[in-house]
Formats: sequence, structure tokens, C-alpha cells
Amino acid sequence: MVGLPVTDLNAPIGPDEFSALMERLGPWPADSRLSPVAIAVSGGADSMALAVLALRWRQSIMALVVDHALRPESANEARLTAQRLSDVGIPVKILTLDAFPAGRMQERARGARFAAIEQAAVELGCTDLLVAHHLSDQEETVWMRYVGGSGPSGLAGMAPQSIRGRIRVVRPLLEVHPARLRATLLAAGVAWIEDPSNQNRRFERVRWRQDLTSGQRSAAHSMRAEAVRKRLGDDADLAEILAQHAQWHAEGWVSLERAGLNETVVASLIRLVGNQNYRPSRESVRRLLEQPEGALGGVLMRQAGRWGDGLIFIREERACEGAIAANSDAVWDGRWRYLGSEDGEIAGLREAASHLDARALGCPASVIRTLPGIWRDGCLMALPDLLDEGSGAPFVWAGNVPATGESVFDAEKDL
Ligand SMILES: Nc1ncnc2c1ncn2[C@@H]1O[C@H](COP(=O)(O)OP(=O)(O)OP(=O)(O)O)[C@@H](O)[C@H]1O
Repeated sequence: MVGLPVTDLNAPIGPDEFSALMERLGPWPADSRLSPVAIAVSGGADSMALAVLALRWRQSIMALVVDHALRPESANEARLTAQRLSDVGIPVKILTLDAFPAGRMQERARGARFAAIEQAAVELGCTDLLVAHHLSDQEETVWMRYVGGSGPSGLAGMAPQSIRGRIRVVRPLLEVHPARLRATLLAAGVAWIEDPSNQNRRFERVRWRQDLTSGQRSAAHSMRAEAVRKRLGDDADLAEILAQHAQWHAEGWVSLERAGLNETVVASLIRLVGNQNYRPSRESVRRLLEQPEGALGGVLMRQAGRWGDGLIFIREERACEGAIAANSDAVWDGRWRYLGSEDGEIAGLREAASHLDARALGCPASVIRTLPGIWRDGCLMALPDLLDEGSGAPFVWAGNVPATGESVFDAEKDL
């Protein structure tokens, strides 16, 4: 069992202690108005404490408070939180979400919250966002994944830092007991909001939070330490194989030499090309590899033919997103960000790609069909600049899934 350091749970966190936690997660941008560090603040004790601590660590910070606008009192709560933050000198911006469709509410709210925070952070010049997950959250996460049958990648828990979209999400408090966060706020004389849903036993996390024994919490630490070790080893092996045998192409596809073929490699490439949150299960990859070709997770696996002695992995055309408005910064199919400002829609090239000379463009014809173009009234107005340098529409890769290195930059999705 991995023992936890014994700390006084009623001790506020001092500035030196917090700076030491932050140092480990650096480097940080210069402490200037032009590059503040963003903090996601719900108004609850944990994130309020994080904001208070961050202000003692550096001058240039920016609290982002999301009002989900799902309950009548939420606007007042966001205002109250913003007031409490500015009373202690923390700059704050409230982000009010638009209404979103009913169904899968928690998941949608989380997705919309992150999208709003990411957008605001980028506009404010922030590259890093602090969130307040703490030691107990980590224990509960690992335990829930253990109960759910997760392997090492799940049991490794939440990562201290992960890349999401255009920002780095940092969790400096993962080793801090929540009681100390409350003690920090009490000592600073800063109030917080108690969210009643944190006591609602309808939610699995709340039940575990209330019921986990200290033995189970300490077992969660041991499992996590073991899983992180295993993951680091697996990741190093994967990185070496990919470096030697796989090639990533600018159009968003991969070729893999036969010598680099194994289940883990294929799972990570499918996730990369399909921009999926998670790798497909080992079982489904095994089934796929029993066939010469096939589709999994929105990705086609084919014999490489002209492209080498192994396999190629390309986005599956029928899995691509439909048309979306061509707003600047819009992301189509989770993979391509549009940087232009034409009127119209973004949609896949599909049939319109059939007249292009794939051989001359240096990639499989079926890849070209899955690239985005600008459309107006059903007519293709512009190819992506990738295919038409000079007069094509500007698109850049927006997939946020790393092929390796997740032990450092985890694609954690539960902000
Ligand atoms: N409405 C929100 N606005 C901004 N950030 C949020 C919001 N809700 C959650 N977050 C961020 O996401 C983290 C995790 O959210 P979660 O709902 O698990 O925690 P919480 O119980 O709201 O935590 P806290 O006590 O810090 O407010 C929070 O610590 C906070 O950094």
C-alpha cells in the first residue's frame, strides 16, 4: 500500500506550499497582463480556494465562472461568486451558456462549459487553465473506474495536466485534501456556495464520496500508483514503435509498416485518426485485425498498397459530421478548424473530390473525400488550402488526441 503523507487536515495551504505545487507543473508564462493563467471557478469551496491560492502565487490570473443558465438562481450565484472574487482582487469573467437541448444533461452541460471556457481562455491570451479536482475526487474517480472494470489507463485516474483543445488543463490540487481547501478559505475570510447536488445520493460519485472507507481510499492510491507505472512503460514502448514504423500525414491519416503492427498501436491510431475520446476496446481491435480490412471507431483500416507494406488508417467517410455554418474558428468533424471568414457551410468534399488527381496530391482518394471544403447552396466554393495552396480555404488540424504521451498529457474529459 502507498502511504499518504500525514498532514493536519485543518491547516490552511500556505503560499510556499502552493508555489511548490505549481512549480512542478511549469513552465508557466511570464506573469504579465498579456498572458494570465485562467482558473475555472464554480463558486464552490474547492475552486474558490484555488483562485485565492493562485492570486498569492502570481498577479496575472483570470477567474472564469460559467453560468449554465439551467436553474433560475444560477445567474445570481454566478454574480455572487464574481463579487466574492473581485472583493479579494481576482479579475473575473462570467460566461453565460446558451440553452441546449434536453437529454444527457450532465454530459452536455460539461461539454458546453468546457467549450465556453476554452473559447474565453484563448481570447484572453491564456494557455493554461487551472481546475480544482482534489485528493478525494481522485480517490473516488479511481474507485469508480475500478468498480467499472477499467484497465491501467482508467485506473491511472485524472492526470495532473492534460491538453484539451487549445489549452492545457492543470490540476494542481490532486494531492490536497479538500478539508484543507476549506481551511484556506476560512483563514482568508472568503465565503463559498454549497451546492446541494453535492449531497444528492442519486449520483454515483456522491454515494462513493460518502461511503468510501479509508481502506478503500488507500487501496485506490495503490491501484493508481501501479497503473501509472504500467502506463508509463506501455507509453514508452508505443512511442518507440510509432516513431519507427508509423507515419502521420498532414491530411489526417496514418500509414503503418507491418513490423509495427500490434493491438495497442492499432487502438491508438484509430483513436488519433477518428479523434475519439477513448481508444477502442482491445476485443474490438482484435476482431478488426482478424480481417484484412475493416472499420472501427469511425476509422477505416486498409491494406497500404501503394503506401507501404502494412496498413493505412483513414477517417471513415460515412462517420464524418454533416454541414455546419462556416463561422471563423468553427471545428468540423472534431478534426478541422476553419480560420477563414467566408459565408457558407463547411462540409466534407465527398463526391466533389472525385475529379481531383489523388495521386498527384500524394494521398489516397478516400482520404480526400473526408477533407472539409466551403460550400454554398450545394456548390463547392473552395477546397481546403491543404489541397489548393494559395486559393484554398484555411483549415488547420484541430484533433486534440495525442498518439502517445498520455501519461503526461491525458485526454481526460471530465472537467
Ligand atoms: N460552473 C462552473 N464554472 C467554472 N468552472 C467550473 C464550473 N463547474 C465546475 N468547474 C470547474 O471544474 C472543476 C470540477 O467540477 P466539479 O463539478 O467536479 O466540482 P465542484 O463540486 O463544482 O467543485 P468546486 O467545489 O471547486 O466548485 C471545479 O473544481 C472547477 O474548477
